[in-house]
Amino acid sequence: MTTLLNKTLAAIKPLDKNAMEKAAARQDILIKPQGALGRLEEISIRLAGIQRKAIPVIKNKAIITMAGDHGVVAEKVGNFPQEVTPQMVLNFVHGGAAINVISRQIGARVVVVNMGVAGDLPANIPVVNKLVARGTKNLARGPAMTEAQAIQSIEAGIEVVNSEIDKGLDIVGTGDMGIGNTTPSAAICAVMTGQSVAKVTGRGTGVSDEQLQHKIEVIERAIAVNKPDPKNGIDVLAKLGGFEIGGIAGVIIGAAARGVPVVVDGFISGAAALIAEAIAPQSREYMFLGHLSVEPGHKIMADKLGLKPIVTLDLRLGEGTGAAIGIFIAETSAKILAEMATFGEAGVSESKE
Ligand SMILES: Cc1cc2ncn([C@H]3O[C@H](COP(=O)(O)O)[C@@H](O)[C@H]3O)c2cc1C
Ligand SMILES: O=C(O)c1cccnc1
Repeated sequence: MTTLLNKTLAAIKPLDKNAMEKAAARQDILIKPQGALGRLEEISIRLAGIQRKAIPVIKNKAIITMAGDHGVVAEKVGNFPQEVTPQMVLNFVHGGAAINVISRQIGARVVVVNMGVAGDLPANIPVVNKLVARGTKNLARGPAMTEAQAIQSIEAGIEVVNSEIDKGLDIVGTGDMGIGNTTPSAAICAVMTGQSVAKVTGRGTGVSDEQLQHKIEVIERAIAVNKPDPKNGIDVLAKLGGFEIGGIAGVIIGAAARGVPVVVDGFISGAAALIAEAIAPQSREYMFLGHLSVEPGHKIMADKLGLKPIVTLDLRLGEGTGAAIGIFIAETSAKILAEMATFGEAGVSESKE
């Protein structure tokens, strides 16, 4: 049986080494001391390998922000009510959220996806409907979703990114919205990195010391009840995940299969990236980490993925905000490679060594 997921996994290729060598060689003849643009050089070279072009092009940009609700809010793991999820979806549509502002600044479109919002959304709003169910089940008491729903959510993400790539897309950023979703993200992080729950769990939208202790206990219980297999991304997603987390994993896998660079956002997107990497190890080469979140588990995720965050701005918002800023830097790196003059062109004397 060739499912969309299997077909997509089979399409992920290693990066184009030849394009990367050409990009690296060009970086070395641009009018600057070799290596002087540091990680901008590194980013441009990997973009070349991903896009399979010696000089990568970043023009069409999108942030895909996936929304879903979480049954685990019944355990009181945060202080905001669940209605904030659909309320924020409306804000994304009206352009007033942080992700809208940053996306306008970098010239990216925002694609909002309903993966699993519990409440009602008005009909006829520009939201892509991929509803798997109206919120996950409470992971502290059993699996958050079925295995079939986990696969459905990943395949929905693949479909969304494919349709955006068909419209024209040179780079994509991931984003999330879902009250309670730092809880499943910390659970996924602990299981997949082997670190303790206490070490990877943070305050999300803001909880007291006492509430943080309770959140840790809820996550420990969720892992004990579900016993997910850390090597099996679909099992971890089904037992501990969220529909938006599965959707983001699908966006990452789908982008990798089509040779499109994907900038991963904060803690929730990081959990999705761990799942994507477990299912599709080669997808890692297509990922950039937009920023380093304040959530303590994010650095542990970054280390496990072997990714260095592009910026550190102490963000703890999600929505795709850190991914959008990462895209700005990635685009800058590609423009430098394309537009800077070489020593030969500019008539600047080269180093004598
Ligand atoms: C107004 C508002 C806007 C947001 N935008 C993103 N998040 C972020 O906070 C939530 C995760 O934190 P926790 O696990 O503590 O609920 C997610 O919805 C995430 O995207 C928001 C949260 C709020 C309240
Ligand atoms: O890092 C994130 O993405 C994050 C952190 C706190 C709350 N929401 C999102």
